[in-house]
Amino acid sequence: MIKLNVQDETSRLRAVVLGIAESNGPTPKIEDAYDPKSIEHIKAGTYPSERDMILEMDALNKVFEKYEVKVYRPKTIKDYNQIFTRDIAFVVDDKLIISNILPDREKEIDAIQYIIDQIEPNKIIRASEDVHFEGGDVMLWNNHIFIGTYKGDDYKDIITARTNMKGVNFIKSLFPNKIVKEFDLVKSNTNAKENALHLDCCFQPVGKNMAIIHKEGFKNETDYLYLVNLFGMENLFHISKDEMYQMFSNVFSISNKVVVSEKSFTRLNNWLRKHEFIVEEIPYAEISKQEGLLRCSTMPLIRD
Ligand SMILES: NC(=[NH2+])NCCC[C@H](N)C(=O)O
Repeated sequence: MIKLNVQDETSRLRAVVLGIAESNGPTPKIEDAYDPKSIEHIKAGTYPSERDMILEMDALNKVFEKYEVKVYRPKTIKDYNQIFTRDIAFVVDDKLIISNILPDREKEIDAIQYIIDQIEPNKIIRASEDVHFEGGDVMLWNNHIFIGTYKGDDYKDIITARTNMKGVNFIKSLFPNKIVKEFDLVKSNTNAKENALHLDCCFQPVGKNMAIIHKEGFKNETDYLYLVNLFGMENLFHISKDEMYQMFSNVFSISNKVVVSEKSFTRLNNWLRKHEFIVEEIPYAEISKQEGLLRCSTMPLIRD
């Protein structure tokens, strides 16, 4: 049996599900892609190869080995994208909440059934079909649950909007003792630089009291100011539109001292080191072409 425990984003990691790039399938058709950055690379002929993405995920796996983190991998589904495990389910405290994700990605959940089977059934939570959320939009911080959402009336036409207000309220109802704060995110189906696909694409805490943030990813300045107020301006690392596009906010914490980051994120990695983090730099730029990075490809099961 796996004894789940995740209270935040940065406590020492002990067990994690890491996505896989094996049998990712051929380059998708434009009409089958579900984020603008993938579409951009399909058009340009630069969509990442399976081989390159496998190498990148192996590099992340090696870091987990170094820190003696127990790693679970999804079972392989033929020709199916299974890189971004983060979105398909997530752990809050000792519960596994299974997401209602974009229908294009639904099969990904079958591939982790063998892991779900090792969890006490009364700790597993599912929501009804009209309740939408993906793990990339959900983040834990002290007594808070932060949730990225999209409140526009055109929600159903926005393929990059994955968490609705029903999703926010559902999570709120599960954790009456936590402060659930939702953020209306900026979305674009067509321009990746104007698209905060998930909350972790424009914001993420690191360490005990710091965070990476892209101000313009928040539709309302008051939401951005809420975070400024909570963390303190001096503890925030602000990233530009271009850095959001490169996925700077999507690094991944192994502890409140150790952060895995992309090797080309020089400005961020220097800032982290200046604040006494150990930065484990790995190549992940090919995977970033699908508008996801390190946080997106991991699903923590146990942290201290
Ligand atoms: N947690 C995340 N930010 N996940 C990124 C997922 C990217 C994937 N291309 C999608 O559109 O679903």
